Amino acid sequence: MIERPPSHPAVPAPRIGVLLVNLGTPDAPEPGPVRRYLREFLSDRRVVEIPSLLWQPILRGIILNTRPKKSAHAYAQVWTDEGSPLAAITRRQAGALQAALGDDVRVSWAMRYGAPAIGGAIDELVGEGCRRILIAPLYPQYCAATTATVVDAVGAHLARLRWQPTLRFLPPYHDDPAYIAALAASVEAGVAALDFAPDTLVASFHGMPERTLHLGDPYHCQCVKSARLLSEAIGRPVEIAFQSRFGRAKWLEPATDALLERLGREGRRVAIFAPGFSADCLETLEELAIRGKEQFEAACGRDFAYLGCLNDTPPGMAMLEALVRRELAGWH
Ligand SMILES: C=CC1=C(C)c2cc3[nH]c(cc4nc(cc5[nH]c(cc1n2)c(C)c5CCC(=O)O)C(CCC(=O)O)=C4C)c(C)c3C=C
Ligand SMILES: [Fe+2]
Ligand SMILES: [Fe+2]
Repeated sequence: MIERPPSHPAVPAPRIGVLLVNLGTPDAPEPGPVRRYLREFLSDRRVVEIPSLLWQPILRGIILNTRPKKSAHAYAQVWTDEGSPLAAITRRQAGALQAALGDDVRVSWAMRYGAPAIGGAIDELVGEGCRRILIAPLYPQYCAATTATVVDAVGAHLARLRWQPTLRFLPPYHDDPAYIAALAASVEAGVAALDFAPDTLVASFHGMPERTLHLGDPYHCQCVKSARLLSEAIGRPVEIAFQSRFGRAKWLEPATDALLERLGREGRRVAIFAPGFSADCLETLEELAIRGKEQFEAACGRDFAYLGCLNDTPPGMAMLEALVRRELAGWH
């Protein structure tokens, strides 16, 4: 008799697993956990493309001694009873997708940095009998700093397995009709619920060093295309901007904060949203909804609204289900 290794399922019912992956977030809105999270995230050489010999002394000597306290304060302003918004929403998305897909599929979720880790989530799915796993990085626009790092982490984990599951990856969906339709429905409903009529819609994407565009990263072009398709779908102009600048290098422009100041000065009525984020997080709830509003109002702007991400809303879940089902169809 051949003994079954403990990591192999006792009941060989081959199932399909789906693993939703988002960026990652600290375990608590306190300097210690934020420091641990930032150390892992900012040590990824796809995120900060500066040679380690130069970057690690700056990271460990300066950034990890100053930023955690400031960032922890920002996290504390958006933290919920269920924890970090990014983790709480990703968990809810996984739950809703599980309910939509039924028992033949096992849906789980993980964070690229911090917890729950990708490796542990893959092991759990395999342990539940999933020999085929769809990895879904929840980034509509491809970027080496986000999408590619998920593939790196999955590959690094599989390098340690004897019996690897078979994988698929959800492609970037920046121009997918299901994504554009979900965004259009969400923005239109958000605008309709406001107590003022915005004359300017701003799509704010996470920024990247401009250099990455010249090096061939498709991120910038995919952001521009998403915004254009959304604008066509809702039949009105959408201004594009890039937020969350980090460090001294030149980042993609226009910068969201500078744009909001100008729109405030011009007395525009603004609704801003973040189509590149599949879940609300620090960068949307604190940077846009709180600080963006302050910047706009400091420039004498009056009417400002932040419209939430797709999250686990009905249009957001309809989109995720459609994208995932299309990939799974290749396995049936
Ligand atoms: C060089 C630094 C950074 C790059 C490049 C970068 C790219 C990038 N990030 C996201 C999505 C998210 N980033 C988030 C937080 C965050 N991002 C950076 C830096 C870079 N991001 C930092 C230092 C932080 C932490 C918070 C802070 O200290 O300001 C988050 C939110 C996480 C959360 O816990 O809520 C997301 C999501 C994308 C999509 C992207 C490139 C396209
Ligand atoms: Fe970021
Ligand atoms: Fe930020």
